[in-house]
Order: sequence, then C-alpha cells, then structure tokens
Amino acid sequence: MNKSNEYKKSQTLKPIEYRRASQPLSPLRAKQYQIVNPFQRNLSAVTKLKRRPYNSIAQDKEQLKAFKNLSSDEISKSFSNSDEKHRMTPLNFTKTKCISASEQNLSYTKTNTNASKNILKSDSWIKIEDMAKSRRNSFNPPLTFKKIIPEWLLSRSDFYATYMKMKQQVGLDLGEVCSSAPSERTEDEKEALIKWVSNTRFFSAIPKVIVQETCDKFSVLEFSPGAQIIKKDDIADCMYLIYFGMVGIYVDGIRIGQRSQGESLGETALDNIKLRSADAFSETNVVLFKLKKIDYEHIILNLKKLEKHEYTKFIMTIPFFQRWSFIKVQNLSNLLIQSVYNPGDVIYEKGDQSATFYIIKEGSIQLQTYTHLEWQNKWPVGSRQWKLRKITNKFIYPLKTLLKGEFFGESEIISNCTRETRAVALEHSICLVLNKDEFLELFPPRELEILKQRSVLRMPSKQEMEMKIKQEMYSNEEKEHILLEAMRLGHGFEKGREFLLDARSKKLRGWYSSLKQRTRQQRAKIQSKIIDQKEENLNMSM
Ligand SMILES: Nc1ncnc2c1ncn2[C@@H]1O[C@@H]2COP(=O)(O)O[C@H]2[C@H]1O
Repeated sequence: MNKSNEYKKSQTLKPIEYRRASQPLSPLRAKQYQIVNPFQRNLSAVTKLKRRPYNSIAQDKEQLKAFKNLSSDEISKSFSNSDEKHRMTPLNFTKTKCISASEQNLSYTKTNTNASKNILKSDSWIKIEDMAKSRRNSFNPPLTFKKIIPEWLLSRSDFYATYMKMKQQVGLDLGEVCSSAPSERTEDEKEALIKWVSNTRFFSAIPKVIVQETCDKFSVLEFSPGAQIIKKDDIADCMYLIYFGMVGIYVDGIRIGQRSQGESLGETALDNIKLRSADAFSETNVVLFKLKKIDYEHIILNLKKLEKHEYTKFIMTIPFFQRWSFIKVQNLSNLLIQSVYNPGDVIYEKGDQSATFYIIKEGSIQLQTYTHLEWQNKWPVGSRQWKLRKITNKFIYPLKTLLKGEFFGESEIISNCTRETRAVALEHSICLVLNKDEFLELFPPRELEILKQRSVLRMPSKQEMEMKIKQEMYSNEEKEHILLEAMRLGHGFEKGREFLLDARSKKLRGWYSSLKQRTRQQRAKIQSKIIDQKEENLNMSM
C-alpha cells in the first residue's frame, strides 16, 4: 500500500468528530457541525468546509438588531449565552443535521458523556426526527424573520426565549402601562414605554434619563372621533404626546394641519407662555399621554429651548431675515411649528383656505397649478349613428420649485384669498410653519408689502399650459418615429424572423430596447402628472 493510500485509509477510519471533539465547541464550530453529514466521513468534505468568519457573526448581530429592535444588552446576552454553553460543555451537546429541502428531512443527535475518550461512534447517532419536528413546531418564526436571522440562531432555545420576551414587549399596550402607577409597572413595561417615547420625534433628542423621568409623569386620556381636545385661546395647562390616532388642527374652522401617532400636541402655548393657538379635534379614536405644564417646564422646556435656538440660527442665514434683530428672529422661532412631509405629500390644494406660512428647513417643495386637457374619439355605429368617447385629464403644471431657506404660502395670507397654487413635497421635507394670526402679528405692514412684491408668481394662460404639456407628450414620440423611420425599422421589427437573420438589426437590438425603455419612462412621467381623469361615452345621431 503506498503512502497516500495509507493516509486515506487512516482518515476514513478515524471519525472526523474525534479530531474535533478535543477542541472547545464554539458557535462557529457548532454551525460547521450542522452541515457535516456524519455518514460522509471523508476528509475532503471536511477540509472544503469554510469556517464562518467572525465578521459574519457580527453581521448576524446587526441584522438581528435591525429587525427586532432588540436592546443591545439582550442581543449580547443571547450571543454570550450561546458562546458560553458551547465552551463549557464540549461534548454534551445536541447535534442536528439539517439536510437541504431537496434531500430527506431527517435529523440526528448525539449525546456523549464520555469526555475522556472523546470518541463519537457513528452507531450512537440517533434518529430524532420527531424531536426536531416538535422543536420546529414550538418555534415557528415569521417568514421575514427566517430571511434575516441565521438558521443556527433560530434553532437556539435561549434566542427563542429572548424573542418571546421582546414579542410580549412589542405587543404591549403602552396606554395600559401608562395608566398604571409607575411603581406598579414591571421593568419590561418601563423599558418598552421609554423605548417608544424616545423614538418619537419630539423626544428623540432628549436624553434617556429625562425621558425616563417624563414617562413617570404621564397620565392617559382617550377620545372618540370628533371630540375637542384643545380649544383655541384657552389657557394651556398641559401638553400631549399622541400614542394612537389622528388629530386635526383648526383655526376659525379651517383645517390648518394635523398631528398623528408619535407627535406632540399643545406644546406651542407652553413654549411661548401664550394661549392655545388653535383648536384640536380627534379625527379617529385617540389615545394621548398627558404631561402637566409644571412637569413640562421642569423637565423639558429648557431642552426644547435649544431646539428653538437651532431654528433661530437657521433663520438668520436666510437673506430676507438678516435685517431682523436677533430678538425678533427669536420670537419668530419660538412660534414656529415643525412639520414633516414625505415625497408626494400635498401640503395644500389650490382653493384651500390660506392659514399658514412655511419656511423650508429641509427638502424641496413644488408650487403647482393644473389645467384640463380633452381628447375625443368619434366612430360610426350605424346609419347616421355615432359613438363619441371623451376623456378629460387634469394635468399638473409645475410653476416653481423651492429649496431650503425659501418660503411660501405668504402671498395668499397677505391678499386674504384662497390658495392660488398647490404645494407638494418633492422629497422628504421639513417645514417650519407659522399660523396666520402669528404671521400677521410678527410681520409689520411694511414687511408684508415687501413680501407681497417678492412672491408674485406669473400664472401661465390655459393655452400656454396646454401647448407645453402637448409638446412634452408628443415631441418624444415624434423623435422616436423619425429615428425608426430613418433606420428603416418598423415598430414590431424585433419579433420577425427576418430580424433574426438580419445582421444590422441584430446590432441595433440593444439600442432599440433602450429606446423603448426611455419611451416607457417618458410615458410614465406624463401619466404621473395626471391627477384626475373623467371619461364620457355619448351616443350621437345626425
Ligand atoms: N399649523 C399647525 N400644524 C400642526 N400643528 C399645529 C399647527 N398649529 C398649531 N398646532 C398644534 O395645535 C396646538 C394648539 O395648542 P398649542 O398652541 O398649545 O399647540 C399647538 C400645536 O401643538
């Protein structure tokens, strides 16, 4: 027998676990064990196995964190538990062989107490299909969970325990938690409440200890739809954090804004030691966490002043306000209310009542108007009988795009008319909002006159808008037709047999498909400008 054969024989006789068992079993190794088939005791199969790199474990941790919002303590606990378990009990472990879905669904386990020998015999592997099944049944993670969390971690019982604990916390009704006295809340409940409050925009910049103190002061209020929560010009004695539902903000019956889950309500009057600036009505069932004025002033007011100082610094950079005194800008900042918009959000519609002035702090806002375009199609359906199909599209026509530091909404307040344009957020945008009463209070008539002159917007005529929209719609299609004709290519040329044989057409295939893609994009762009469509079918007789 030559040397290499001898070597091969020794390897096949020696169970692979023998070599492995002398080393402590880390989670990395545990993972390797999961994919080693104990009946294929073949060295090459083992040496081919790649060790799971440490950074992949770190990745798993990150994924887990992102998915479940587990606190870092709990994650590290779950991981360190798994490390420890394996390190301390190198042989008393349960091995599960996970065969791919295409193979049989069998599982094997080995329990070896003979630590001195460190030998695992193949016959001691027990088929425990039932056991594995029952374990799988007891922890049936959601599909998204399976995509993100590594399989080895999903199979761990300590991970399962942590998951269940967090699931209970996520499913907690914090309204109920908040309505109990702080001394009656469990640690988990307190933690869940603090976590939720810290994630709201209003409390996001506030240190955890302060959030903790605030949570102890909250009481809970519930409102059914249509109930008045705040009355304009009332004395403010508290602020609210909306735990659930939607609240509409009204001034003189005009809806000027809204506040929803996770947003504050009624903080402006406390910040400025003023009367309530607006009415607030619940538009759905609403649950609020109430914080009394005295607690607000004690715990949060100073921190909020820092935020207002940031507004002041920002406003001082806008050329129009540079001639204002610092105190005046500060007064303006104190009255500003931050509103966040997502791409496509309509801030106001043409014809709405004008009740607010906006300064763009982040993002971009487009002022738009619209026009109606009509298409008709007529065809004969009998003797002197016609069918007429009329489609009327309402097309958006962009007027102006405003960026950070620019402002809008003032012209209609000054002219005391309804909105002449529509304002839409083009991207994630933040605006600082000033209500009409405060706006008229802060800007003296001379300033209003300057603002009015600045904000004049040229409104195009209906014909002008129609022409531009049609130009945009047809110019590209025309270009495409001219190009195809110049190349002597028909629209359906790529489907024909001739096309496959024609070398020139083959060369043009890439170009043609990119042209088609561009045309499709252009059509989708035009389609996105249609905000309303009316269709009429008429029978006509002559
Ligand atoms: N334009 C607005 N947009 C959103 N919320 C507003 C607006 N104006 C007022 N509010 C809220 O409505 C509340 C009315 O009472 P406050 O003035 O105490 O605080 C006010 C703000 O929380």
